[in-house]
This record gives sequence, C-alpha cells and structure tokens, in this order.
Amino acid sequence: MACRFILQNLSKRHLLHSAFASRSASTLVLAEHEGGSIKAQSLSAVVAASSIGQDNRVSLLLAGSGSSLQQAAEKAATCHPSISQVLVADSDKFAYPLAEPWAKLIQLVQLKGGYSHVIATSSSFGKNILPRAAALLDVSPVTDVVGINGTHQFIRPIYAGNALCTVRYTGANPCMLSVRSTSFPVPPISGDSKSDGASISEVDLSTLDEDSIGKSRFIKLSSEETDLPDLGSARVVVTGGRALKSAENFKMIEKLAEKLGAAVGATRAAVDAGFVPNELQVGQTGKIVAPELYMAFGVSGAIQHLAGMKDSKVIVAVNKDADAPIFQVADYGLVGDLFEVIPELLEKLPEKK
Ligand SMILES: Cc1cc2nc3c(=O)[nH]c(=O)nc-3n(C[C@H](O)[C@H](O)[C@H](O)COP(=O)(O)OP(=O)(O)OC[C@H]3O[C@@H](n4cnc5c(N)ncnc54)[C@H](O)[C@@H]3O)c2cc1C
Repeated sequence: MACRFILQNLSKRHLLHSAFASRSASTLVLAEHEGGSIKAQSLSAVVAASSIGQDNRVSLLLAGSGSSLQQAAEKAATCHPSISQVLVADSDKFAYPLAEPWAKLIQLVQLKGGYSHVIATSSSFGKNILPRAAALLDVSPVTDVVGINGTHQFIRPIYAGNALCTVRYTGANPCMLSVRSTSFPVPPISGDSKSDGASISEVDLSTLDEDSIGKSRFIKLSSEETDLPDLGSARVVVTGGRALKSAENFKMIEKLAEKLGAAVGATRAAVDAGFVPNELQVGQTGKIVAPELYMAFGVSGAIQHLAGMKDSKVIVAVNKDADAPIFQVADYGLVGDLFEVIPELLEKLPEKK
C-alpha cells in the first residue's frame, strides 16, 4: 500500500512538472530602484530571466512611493528588450525595503499573474524577501543560482563555492530563484536592441491586508559617504586583510583604491578586528564580487574568502608568505611586505585625473 501511495504521488508530481515545463515561461523580476533608476544588480536578474527561455515574458515589479518610483518605472520600461511589462506598486508601505509588505506584495502579484518563475538577485534585498514570499506561496526557493540550463534546471555553488551542483526544480509554480548578479553580467545594450517601451501598469493594492506591515519597523538607513564605486559592481577592487594591523594602516588600502578608482574590500578578519565596517567584507558571508581586477594585500586566501572573489578576471596578491593559499588562485603574485609594496605603489602610480 505504502509503495503504491509513493508511486502515485511520484507520477502526479511528474505530470505536474511536465505540465509546467511544456507551458511557456513568464517571469516576475523583483527590482530595486534608487534615485529614479533601477539598480544595475536588478538588471542582472532581468538577464537571468531572459536566459530561461526564448519565449519567456518578463514582468518587472517595482515598489515604493513618490516621483522617483514613477521615474524608475519609465526608465525600466525601455532599459532592456526582454521586459514586456513594468508593474508599479505605489504605496507608503513600500517606502522602505521591509520584507513583510514586499513578501505580501509578491504573493498578491503572483496570485493574479500566475508566473512560472519569480527572480531576485542574491543581494540583501533579495535574500531578505524571497524566502518569506516563497513561504507564503508554499514553494521552496532555489538560492544563489549561477547558471540556468532551461526552465527548471539550475547551477548553484555548494561547500562554500568549492563545488557546483545542478539542481532540478520539481515543485509547483512559481519556481523562485535568487541569482548571483556577478554570474549574469549585463551586456552593453545597443540603441537598436533597446526596448520601444514596455507597458507600465499600477498594481491594484486594494486587497493588500492592513496587517501586511508585520512586526518589523524601519528605523534608519546608514551608509558611508564615499566617492568610491560600489563594491558589488566595481571594475577594480582593492582588498586588505588582517595583516594591515589597524584601522589607521587600512587607510593605505583606501588611498590606493582612490588612485585606482577602485572599491575597497576586506576580509572577515579585518572586519572583525574593527579596521573597516562589515559592509566591505568579501566572501562567503560577505559580498560576492567578480571585478576585472582584484588586488589582495595581506590576505591568506581562506576558502570562505575565495568563495567571494575567485571569479574575478585578474587576481593580484601580495603576501609575505610564499605558501599562502591566495597564490593558488592569483594570476600575479608578489611575495613581499605590504608595508613596503603599497607605499611604493602609491608613489609610482600617477594621480587620478
Ligand atoms: C562560517 C565562516 C564564514 C566565513 N566567511 C568569511 C568571509 O565571508 N570572508 C572572509 O574573508 N573570511 C571569512 N571567514 C574567515 C576565514 O576563514 C579567514 O579566517 C579569513 O578570511 C582570514 O582573513 P585574513 O586573510 O585577513 O587573515 P589571516 O588568515 O590571518 O591572513 C593574513 C595573511 O597576511 C599575511 N601577512 C602578514 N603580514 C604581512 C605583511 N606585512 N605583508 C604581506 N602579507 C602579510 C600572512 O602571511 C597571512 O597570509 C569565515 C569563516 C567561517 C568559519
């Protein structure tokens, strides 16, 4: 009896899966916006969505309030040819990216739109919201996707990025994914291939529960004032490790980054020692970066750090220990003392224009 029950369930599940797979895909992308534009990371989620299938219809969901939301919606409508619709949820409830109202919003939009996929980037925004929305929709999300092989097969890292596994999603719709933006770079979009303009529609929020605000409250947003590029999307990253010894010495890394127009990164040991704030941590429990040039000074190359930077195009490492593991992933390695190398670099590099 038990055996037959399992078989019946398996065949039902298989039928369900085949039915989803044969239907054409339609994807809801959760987008973040700032200053009237959608964030570059959210465009990576659109690139990921467009690799699900050729006939995939992509709808972009933007929420917030006020004129910057409308501005972002207008820009989003023409920013990528695969976007067919921009959905705008305009309410004070979405003034801040709190997970509870956003998750309810996704549930509302999904129940109306019946999307086959829902995608967000693996940023703190996506990581915060997606699991809650998945719980409300009673599905299990596939997280940190780095590759897409068709509608239901995805590649994601395991064991702190030491291995990649292929996952086949066999659950019900929607298939919810968080994707690493570094794995879905946004190609420059030529004038010809730009969209003529996707339709923009307001989401009907009249049925959104009053209690959707939930238990969390927005208190404040604190961010460091800096002219340096954003760590997640910078072309060059200069990282310092525990070897810098103090916050004062870490300023050398910041000066070098300034000269190179680079973002500053740090190891967890440097963050834990209080040299720099937590938002600069690169690695398994920090940010995942893949810049064109990654420079590591006094970084040992622990696997948890490598998990966040080993996909960088060119890696340069300076370490006084010739056996440091960082040299195994470095394209250029210099065995030397960073307290001699960095001042020399600062002296020889031309001033930034
Ligand atoms: C669950 C978990 C998650 C983690 N997540 C992260 C993460 O996201 N990111 C992360 O970075 N770490 C993470 N870690 C910590 C990680 O294991 C390492 O402890 C950390 O990366 C080490 O940082 P470090 O290279 O700065 O320090 P160390 O390992 O102490 O290395 C310092 C290096 O500097 C070199 N050095 C010393 N003096 C000089 C000098 N004067 N000139 C040049 N070189 C010098 C040394 O030879 C050494 O190789 C995590 C650990 C755990 C358990």
